[in-house]
Amino acid sequence: MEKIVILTGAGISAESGLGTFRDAGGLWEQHRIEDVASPEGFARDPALVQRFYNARRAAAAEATPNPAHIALARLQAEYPGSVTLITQNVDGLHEAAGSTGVLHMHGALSGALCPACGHRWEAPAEMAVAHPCPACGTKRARPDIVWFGEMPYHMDEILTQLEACSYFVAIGTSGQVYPAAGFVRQADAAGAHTLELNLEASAGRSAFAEARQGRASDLVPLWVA
Ligand SMILES: CC(C)NC(=O)[C@H](Cc1c[nH]c2ccccc12)NC(=O)[C@H](CCCC/N=C(/NCCC(=O)O)S[C@H]1O[C@H](COP(=O)(O)OP(=O)(O)OC[C@H]2O[C@@H](n3cnc4c(N)ncnc43)[C@H](O)[C@@H]2O)[C@@H](O)[C@H]1O)NC(=O)OCc1ccccc1
Repeated sequence: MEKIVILTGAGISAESGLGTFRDAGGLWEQHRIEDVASPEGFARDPALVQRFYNARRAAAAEATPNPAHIALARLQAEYPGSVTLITQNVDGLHEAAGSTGVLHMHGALSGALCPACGHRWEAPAEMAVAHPCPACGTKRARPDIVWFGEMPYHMDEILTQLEACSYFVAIGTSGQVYPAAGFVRQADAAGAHTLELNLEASAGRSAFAEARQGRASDLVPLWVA
């Protein structure tokens, strides 16, 4: 039985109305993404960073999954235990489409984290600048998102699945951010067939055995079928 590992990026949610990083030219309100998605940025200007994630949380709440998300949920249901779904995205569209056990390696907009005591809880729609932690009362709570310079989540599980996979597919990702951009080489080293499904050739295109260009909502249902 194939052991399939799937990595998704912002491109799979583009047709659900959630802009990609590249669409914005890597900017938000004229701020470099690295400046609003980093611990340094949060220390420097927590109001700006909370506004950034409150806006994205509001947009994600309005968005609905598209045929690409739905096709992956169907694949998981058809082959229980054979599909590992890793996402760089912080929206909840994979789960909204019915996917389970999604590895959010960069966290999720639905989570809040206290940097003082490590407590995690469901994020409210709007987080305040000095947001109090319900466990320790410290007023420095942040979105439970992995920022630049921080260690991604679920790396042990991800590396285990990459070493055991026979088929690796990257969907809607530009292959510019590590360690996610290196997964294709780890899968290839494990002997897996590697496939890129993307609107344009990604920065890692040369590492893939196969690539199909187009919109995720067309390519993914065709690939799953
Ligand atoms: C900029 C880059 C050079 N910097 C990094 O990679 C850094 C530093 C670094 C580490 N190792 C390196 C090695 C070399 C160089 C640099 C580094 N990495 C880190 O800091 C990482 C942490 C990075 C995570 C940061 N947080 C994010 N997200 C959460 C926040 C938030 O969301 O706000 S990253 C964020 O940006 C990335 C954006 O990329 P994509 O999702 O691919 O989106 P993009 O817009 O770029 O592209 C969209 C693609 O879709 C396509 N598309 C568009 N529409 C469609 C469509 N309709 N259909 C199909 N495709 C479509 C487009 O053509 C395009 O190709 C995603 O990962 C996303 O999650 N942490 C770390 O390294 O910790 C230590 C460590 C690690 C491992 C082990 C030990 C220690």
